[in-house]
Amino acid sequence: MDLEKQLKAIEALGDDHVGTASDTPLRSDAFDLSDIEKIALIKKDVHNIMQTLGLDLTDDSLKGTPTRVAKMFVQEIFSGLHPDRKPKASTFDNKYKYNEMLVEKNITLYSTCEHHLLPIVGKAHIAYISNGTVVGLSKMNRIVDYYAKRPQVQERLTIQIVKELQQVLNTEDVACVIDAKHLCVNSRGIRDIDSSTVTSEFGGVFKNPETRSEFLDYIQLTTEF
Ligand SMILES: Nc1nc2c(ncn2[C@@H]2O[C@H](COP(=O)(O)OP(=O)(O)OP(=O)(O)O)[C@@H](O)[C@H]2O)c(=O)[nH]1
Ligand SMILES: [Zn+2]
Repeated sequence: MDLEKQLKAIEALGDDHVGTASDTPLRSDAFDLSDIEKIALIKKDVHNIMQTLGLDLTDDSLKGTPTRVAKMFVQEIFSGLHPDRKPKASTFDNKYKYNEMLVEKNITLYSTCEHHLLPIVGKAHIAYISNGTVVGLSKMNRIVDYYAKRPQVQERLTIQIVKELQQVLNTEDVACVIDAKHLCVNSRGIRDIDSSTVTSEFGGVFKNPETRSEFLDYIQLTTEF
């Protein structure tokens, strides 16, 4: 990728650029390789890991694994590293004059812990109060999914979601709570299957205790259809 394209890609990240505290630490040459080139390199690396573990890579069941893992990293679970994949969040005028809080709750979240590369599985809950603009509901789920598809820590993921929606909706009044299980805690190490991690970020009026508790009350509602 030439320098101009690279700068544009970094610019497209908005606040989300290389080096800010809340952002995923990316090298400045992060977008130099194409997906195909990345898959070819990762395939060799996975092959080496399996080889080192003593696995027989000529076995029918194992021989495709390096390619499968490489494709899964680049095209699926880490695909949100590329700014080109950031969802376009269509916004509309708030012509309904809906001025209360909107909550999108129980958004399914699959991410990957950046310390162990093990799954993080949970739910994200988002709220905002319109400042004249509304966003398509599904775009909130898509924004969660985009930032989740990176090696992550839950704190950063929570902040990234809020910052993105604040930018899209042109308001500080956005909040996010995430409740998730980290398989690095549940299935290895301390092996505590029952614990989960809750993180939150409250922007604008959500810093106000009443607004915050209204949001927290909504996300505790049980939805059964
Ligand atoms: N703050 C934070 N920590 C996380 C997250 N995901 C995993 N971790 C923790 O990252 C820490 C990494 O600690 P290390 O001591 O380097 O790793 P480790 O030796 O494998 O630690 P154990 O899991 O305790 O066996 C662990 O305590 C993980 O539980 C996250 O989203 N946020
Ligand atoms: Zn971990």
